[in-house]
Amino acid sequence: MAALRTIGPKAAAALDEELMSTGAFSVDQLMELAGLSVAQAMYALSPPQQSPKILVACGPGNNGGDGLVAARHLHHFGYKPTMYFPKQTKNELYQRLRKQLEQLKVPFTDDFVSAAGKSDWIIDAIFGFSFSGEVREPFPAVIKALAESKVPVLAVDAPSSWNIEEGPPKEGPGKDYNPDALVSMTAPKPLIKGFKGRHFVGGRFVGQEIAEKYGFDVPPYQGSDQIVEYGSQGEKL
Ligand SMILES: NC(=O)C1=CN([C@@H]2O[C@H](COP(=O)(O)OP(=O)(O)OC[C@H]3O[C@@H](n4cnc5c(N)ncnc54)[C@H](OP(=O)(O)O)[C@@H]3O)[C@@H](O)[C@H]2O)[C@@H](O)CC1
Ligand SMILES: [K+]
Repeated sequence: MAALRTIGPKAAAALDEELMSTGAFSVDQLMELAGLSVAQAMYALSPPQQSPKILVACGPGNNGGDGLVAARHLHHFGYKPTMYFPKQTKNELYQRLRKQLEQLKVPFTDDFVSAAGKSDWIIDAIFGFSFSGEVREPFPAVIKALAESKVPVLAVDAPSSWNIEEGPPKEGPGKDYNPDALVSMTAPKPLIKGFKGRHFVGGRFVGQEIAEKYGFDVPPYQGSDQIVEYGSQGEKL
């Protein structure tokens, strides 16, 4: 079977818009399913008995929102997540997601580097398909720490700081950043051509008709699974 088709950043943003307009989804619904699939990918990589301490790094956009949702599910799965969420907006959805975590006594930290050293896994939910340009403050130091991390990293939708079309940057803090695992939302982005780790696809909310319209494939999800594992390039395992 041929490798999964990819979806570029413009088409991914258009799909998002369509799902939330004519598709009649709310952003909360999509983010809930996206975050649940991130938590399932984490579980497939390493269950809480093996790696209880997960540091979840969240950016200011919907990629960060997926991380906030994933952390709540991880808590319920038996993990002990810690949050790094340095750039918070007044957006009401993010405030609710944060409050839900606080009610579960999930801690928030300002010190990414020291929290990373105490973790078993890190989830990179900093930037997704809307990332562009050079990494701005306060994230360069975080991306550099991810690049140098000895703790394994699961990236959500994109390794943060990678060019969505081209893949790993040739310079800057993410130059040597190669996460151990990636969970692509809905469909892989073209950047997977530079990716070598374990690769999952999640975000189980698109039907065949929409997938055809945007030129990607609906993965063969099994039963109630929210993820399917592929080879690093989207090839069938
Ligand atoms: N249909 C799907 O598949 C669904 C996908 N979903 C998820 O949404 C993700 C896309 O989310 P998105 O569009 O909100 O943007 P995202 O990638 O989080 O980043 C944007 C933020 O980053 C920032 N920023 C950008 N460049 C920067 C730089 N150089 N340096 C520093 N900062 C920079 C910029 O912030 P600003 O600096 O403008 O304040 C902006 O706010 C997608 O990847 C998937 O994970 C699900 O939740 C729902 C269904
Ligand atoms: K990411």
